[in-house]
Amino acid sequence: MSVRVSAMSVLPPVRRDRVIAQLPQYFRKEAAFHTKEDFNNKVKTACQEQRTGTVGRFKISKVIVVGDLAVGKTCLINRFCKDAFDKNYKATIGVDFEMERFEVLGVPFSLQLWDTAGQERFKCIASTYYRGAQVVIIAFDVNDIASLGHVRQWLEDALKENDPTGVQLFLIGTKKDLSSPAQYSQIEQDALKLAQEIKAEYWAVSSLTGENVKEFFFRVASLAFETNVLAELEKSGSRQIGGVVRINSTSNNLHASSKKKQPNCCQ
Ligand SMILES: Nc1nc2c(ncn2[C@@H]2O[C@H](COP(=O)(O)OP(=O)(O)OP(=O)(O)O)[C@@H](O)[C@H]2O)c(=O)[nH]1
Ligand SMILES: [Mg+2]
Repeated sequence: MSVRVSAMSVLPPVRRDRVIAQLPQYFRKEAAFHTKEDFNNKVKTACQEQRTGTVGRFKISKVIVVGDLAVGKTCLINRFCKDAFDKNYKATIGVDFEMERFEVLGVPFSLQLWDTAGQERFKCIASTYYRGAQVVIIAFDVNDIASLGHVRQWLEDALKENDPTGVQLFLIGTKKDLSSPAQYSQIEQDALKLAQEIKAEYWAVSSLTGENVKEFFFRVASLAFETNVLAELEKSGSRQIGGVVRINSTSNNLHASSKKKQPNCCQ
């Protein structure tokens, strides 16, 4: 038995409140990654037939949370992971991370949530951890229009370290509890417009009350999972047709191309 298998077998089961059986819905239709009501059929079938490849065995998706100082990145992660809220501001120095395990459509799936520093003086340390992110969450404070104005800069910094086509982007407005409905709806107009321009899914939350926090992370986990399984199916589809290994024209090593591919958990 390999070390990896024995290590996996001692993991406790996924918490009951981290089980996702249905696709959580978007927050605003105008700025959603997609508006389908259910998981992709191919993904559902693959999960039923346990054909999800590396997803469910080794796959951990890296999520980075970026945005101006004190917009509430740490509080957002703490509300979700620890169901806690601290009203005192303690700047994040560099980075922190939390691991969250889910079960999506019966398949184990983990998110590694990286909480990064917004303060300028810690940014250079934090940005070295941006690499390899599958999901980028850019946070702004719905009571601070300047923090929304800085979103593009955060996006640019995050994408410098990542393949822009492989990243799922979320724009999240924080501290919703502090704004009146009228103030909120005004900033939401701007946020939705920006989200559409940068192709991000938009959400607004409060870590103080917990409003939409769980819904948001469930949506992140589900969309990341769906994308990973689809990528996995595409990979195995191009590798194998009806059980016959296809040797594609770009392959210059027959032996290597017909060998079973090793799973790569760090893609
Ligand atoms: N009312 C209210 N206050 C919040 C909320 N989220 C965060 N705060 C407060 O905002 C301040 C900053 O929160 P943090 O989560 O530490 O901010 P951060 O984005 O992690 O800041 P850096 O680590 O410096 O980048 C703290 O005093 C929090 O209590 C919220 O949803 N509602
Ligand atoms: Mg912080």
